[in-house]
Amino acid sequence: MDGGIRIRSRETLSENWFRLEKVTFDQRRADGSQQTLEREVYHNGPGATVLPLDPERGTVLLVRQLRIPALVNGDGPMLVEACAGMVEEGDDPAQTVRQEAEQEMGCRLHALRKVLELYPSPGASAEKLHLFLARYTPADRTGHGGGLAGEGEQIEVLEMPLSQAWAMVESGEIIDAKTVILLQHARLAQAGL
Ligand SMILES: Nc1nc2c(ncn2[C@@H]2O[C@H](COP(=O)(O)OP(=O)(O)O[C@H]3O[C@H](CO)[C@@H](O)[C@H](O)[C@@H]3O)[C@@H](O)[C@H]2O)c(=O)[nH]1
Ligand SMILES: [Mg+2]
Repeated sequence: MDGGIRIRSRETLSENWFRLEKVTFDQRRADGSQQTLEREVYHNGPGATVLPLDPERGTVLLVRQLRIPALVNGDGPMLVEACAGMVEEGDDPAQTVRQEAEQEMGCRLHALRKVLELYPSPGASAEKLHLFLARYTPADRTGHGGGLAGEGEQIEVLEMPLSQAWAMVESGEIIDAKTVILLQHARLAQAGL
């Protein structure tokens, strides 16, 4: 028993792009009774994301891309987000965001700084997300970005003042959690908090 929990079995229900697992476990309740429960876990992670900020001009870089989960929910199909990518096995999240920033935004990063690690959706997803802030200047924008066409990516790069990005959060145009959190962090950092 680990914290009153004992795993009975773990079964893979589906393994196509990501793996969906069913975990059956015993839970000991506060009153000493025991119950057997099942929970499904989607292994769509880990991931890493970065918000590059140019402190001289007060601008940030974001990406706009197709997100089918938002589409099937009746939002989207395009979401404005911080650049992000899956951390491949054996990779370091900092290395992942440097690669993704080149691939998706054509941008080199400086002063990369980890701000948080979090679970965006712990009730259903095992994804752990590593969040970074970074600095860039116009001279660091050496490529077009766009992502990997062979994998279907068509990523548009957006540069705007941090104040405008925050206005898009308030208007509901930016609805991606990691992006809202990073923009809030950037605002706090700008305010010296
Ligand atoms: N064939 C196939 N390809 C997929 C599928 N799901 C994603 N892909 C492709 O896999 C690639 C993933 O690109 P990344 O840049 O590595 O990841 P991401 O989609 O930006 O995801 C990041 O952000 C997500 C949302 O916040 C995070 O959930 C994720 O962990 C990661 O950080 C993209 O080319 C995408 O089209 C799928 O079900 N089938
Ligand atoms: Mg990506």
